[in-house]
Amino acid sequence: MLFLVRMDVRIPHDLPAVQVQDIKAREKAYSQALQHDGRWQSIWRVVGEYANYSIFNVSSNDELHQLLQGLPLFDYMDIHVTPLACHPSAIAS
Ligand SMILES: O=C(O)C[C@H]1C=CC(=O)O1
Repeated sequence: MLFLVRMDVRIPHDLPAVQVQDIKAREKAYSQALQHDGRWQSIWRVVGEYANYSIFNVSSNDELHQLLQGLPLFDYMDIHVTPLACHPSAIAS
């Protein structure tokens, strides 16, 4: 199952810098592990915003929810999920 996910990062300005650095480092490692195993298919920065669009390929809504909840930045992001279906005019999937 494919999902388009938008993540808007909103880190509070009063969070200590050392804590922010730690969360970002853990987020990068977590994201790259999921990219390596194929479940986080791609990630793109939204130009001019601290936000990304990502494509996830997972086997259920529950699996995606679990992955998203495990993001070290989860408490500091607004996340919007769009489930994707095949388009009848697509020449490739
Ligand atoms: O920077 C972001 O877009 C937030 C987050 C998502 C993956 C990652 O490494 O950081």
